[in-house]
Amino acid sequence: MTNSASSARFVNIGERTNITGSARFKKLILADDYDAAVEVARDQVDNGAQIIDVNMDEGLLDSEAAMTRFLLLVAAEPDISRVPVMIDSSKWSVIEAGLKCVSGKPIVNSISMKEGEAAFLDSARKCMAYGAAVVVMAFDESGQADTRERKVEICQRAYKLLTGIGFPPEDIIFDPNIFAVATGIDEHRRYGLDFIEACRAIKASCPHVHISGGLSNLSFSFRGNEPVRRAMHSVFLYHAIPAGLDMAIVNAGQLDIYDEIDPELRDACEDVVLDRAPTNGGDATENLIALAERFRGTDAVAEKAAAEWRGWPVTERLSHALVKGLDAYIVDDTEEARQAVADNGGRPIHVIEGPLMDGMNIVGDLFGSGKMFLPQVVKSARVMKKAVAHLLPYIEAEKDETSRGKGRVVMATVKGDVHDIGKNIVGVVLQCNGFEIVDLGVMVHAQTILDAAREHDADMIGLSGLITPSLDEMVTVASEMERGGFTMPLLIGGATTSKVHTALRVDPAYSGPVLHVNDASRAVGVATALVSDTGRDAYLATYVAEYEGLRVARARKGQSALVPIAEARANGGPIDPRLAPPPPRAPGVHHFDAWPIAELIEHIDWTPFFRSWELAGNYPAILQDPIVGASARSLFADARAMLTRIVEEDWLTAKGSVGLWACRRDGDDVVLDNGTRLAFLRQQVKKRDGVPNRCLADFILADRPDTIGGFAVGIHGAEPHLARFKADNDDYSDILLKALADRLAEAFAEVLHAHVRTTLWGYGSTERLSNQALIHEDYRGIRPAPGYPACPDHSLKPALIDLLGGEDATGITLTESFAMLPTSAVSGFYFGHPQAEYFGVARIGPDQVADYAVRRGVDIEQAEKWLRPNLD
Ligand SMILES: C[S@@+](CC[C@H](N)C(=O)[O-])C[C@H]1O[C@@H](n2cnc3c(N)ncnc32)[C@H](O)[C@@H]1O
Repeated sequence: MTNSASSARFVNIGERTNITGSARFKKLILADDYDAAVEVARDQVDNGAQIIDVNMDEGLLDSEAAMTRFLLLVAAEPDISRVPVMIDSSKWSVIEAGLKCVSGKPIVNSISMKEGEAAFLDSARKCMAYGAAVVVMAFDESGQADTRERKVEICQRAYKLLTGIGFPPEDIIFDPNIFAVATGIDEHRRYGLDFIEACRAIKASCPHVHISGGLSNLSFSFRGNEPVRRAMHSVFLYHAIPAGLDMAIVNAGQLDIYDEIDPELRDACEDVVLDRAPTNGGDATENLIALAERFRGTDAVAEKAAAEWRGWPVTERLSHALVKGLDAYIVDDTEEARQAVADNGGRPIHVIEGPLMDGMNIVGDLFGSGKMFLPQVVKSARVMKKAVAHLLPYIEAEKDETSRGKGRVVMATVKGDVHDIGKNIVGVVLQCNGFEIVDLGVMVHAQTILDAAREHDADMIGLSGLITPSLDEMVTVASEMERGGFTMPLLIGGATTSKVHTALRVDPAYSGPVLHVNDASRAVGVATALVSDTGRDAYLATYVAEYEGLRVARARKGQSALVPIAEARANGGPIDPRLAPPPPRAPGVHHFDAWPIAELIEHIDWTPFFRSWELAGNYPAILQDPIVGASARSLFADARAMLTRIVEEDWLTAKGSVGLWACRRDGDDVVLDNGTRLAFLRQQVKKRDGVPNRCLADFILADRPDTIGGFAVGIHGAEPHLARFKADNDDYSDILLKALADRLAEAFAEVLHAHVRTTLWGYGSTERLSNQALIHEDYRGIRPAPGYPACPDHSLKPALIDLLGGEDATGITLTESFAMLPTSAVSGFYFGHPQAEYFGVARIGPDQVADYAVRRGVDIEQAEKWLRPNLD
């Protein structure tokens, strides 16, 4: 098991004869099959158990009688009774029944000070009368000991009490509680280390005692993953035994030799058990969770199953590879299928139309019925693409017509927008379901989209966009389709799009069908209905009715009342000037050319990552979710593996700029000492009494100098890797890298904001926040981003980038719609006043638009274009 010298004296306590821990033993006892139950005890001793723990605590059982009967049977078997018995029960009557049947030296498991000193000493005296050794749990009147200090303190107190009544110290076995580590909960991180350190301190201060523990608790978070559990147990023992652990309840047959554990897994287990920072960065728990998936299948059974499918007929192998997303053999198998088809007079296209499509249909059905999730579907699509790529030269050599599949969809992210994760996911899912996708990429002009739709004789167009200016651009595409006499359906999707916007703005611009489809899981159903000869009309009729209903409801509902801008300003919420932040320690602009990516990884907020793959749930709980957990774990493992490569192979660079400037408030503007005027918008919806009409400028002082900050961060360098993935038909890695780069940009914004608060500005120099608190933004100050509800106008970005030194200095360029490049970028303003908070500007009136146009020095049409989402 372990290679340390002291392990020679280590005692394994067999755990399989415990009715509360072993389903098999319980079944045998409840079925009155004591002969088989005795064999369980024999197996354990044969497997190396040096003590056997026997527990009969079961509500349906006469536990005293069961304990007596079992121990008497065991006592009659010399090769079992040569090892001591640990009588395990929470009831003294059961323990006493057991004590009466044991011939050698018994061990009682357990007594504690849970019910006070008197009860504890009473049990101890009874044990002493039987000559029994006792396991003493580190448990007192206020509960189980979890920290090192509590473990040591309780054991020392128990030691004093026991030796005080003459209890032989060598018969005391302390159990200082092994608890689960790697649970994702911060308070559990030190559980392994605290146990080990407590062993050392207890041994030093309580002469002659022994120490024991229940090992399986340690790895509870990895239940179902035996290879990882075994490795964690071995690693734990490797460190705990030299510290003083003498024995542990453990399945002796299930421990690995420390030196034979895969070094990567061993290091990851060690980081978790010893609460160490991993050498490659990241978080110990997350590393192990990520790695765990790779080792999950390394059991003999899994290996056998993995090898078995290679012996199946080729069509079944193709189907299996598609459903499981396995691409290792896909080219070989596709070639074998091609040759088999050719031998039977068939053509290469038949491999696609036959076994490959059959496999993808299974994937489609599993996805449609909620048994498979997006990340797996995208992996399956990767396998399909590789198979098709292998066949394509043969198909072209035959000058065969490539199938247009179920239908042909032209897809694009609209002009001015650079975001395409959602579009790519939808494209992949549609492809999996037999659609042919013509993907025009990002920043595509309306005319290019229309031309491509004509050229490819498309069945429908799909538009995507993330930022609010894209909403207008979609209306432009719809109007152009109308002008061009198009009739094909137009699909609308993307984070800021909505059914209401589609019904109110896009649909009226185009007389053909317009449908809002916001998630990939719905896209297949919609596209399939649209190409169906029989179902299409009825399907579209429901949309027409629904959108008409939305328009009528909106017209009837009216809009919330607005107050004149002057009145809104008079109702601005005053801030307490005494709480204004001090001037910055390091005013001016600061550039960070390469913030360490490894540090950013530690601060990733993972929940939005899973959401981008349409996996619902919060991290880390999502990893254990009964429905999406397996999918989330596998995705997470792939993400962690890619992050390791990103760091080790230096794929990405995190570049960021910060500025801190002296300023004053002038009405709803913030005027910087260098003359730059930042115009903010004010809420105009009528508020209840006592509720202010907010504007970001309110958080800056008007009558004395104050400070405003700005920042822009970007993750650079993804392009060559994305190009490589595309060339390799690997959409999965393409989407994964984009999603990770987005996460790193958000993490960078968070880390840089902390650096500003604690150091550059310094108003939060004493701040000490956990990662979780950072992610919850539990700190003083805010960083509103242009395009977000408190400052919805994206057109503030050029001024912000200029203030930070321009495009060259920041590395960030803007499109005509003010989307940032690189795509994974975040920018915003810093406000340091403790009363500063996020809010939404919502709808504003024409009086504010006119006023804003003057403040920005543009005409009203321009201002209306910028502020469009806040005008309806
Ligand atoms: C989009 S989330 C990003 C953080 C999240 N932890 C992540 O990794 O995705 C939060 C950020 O959005 C911006 N934000 C949120 N609500 C806002 C509002 N009402 N007005 C302006 N900006 C807002 C702020 O920049 C805030 O820091």
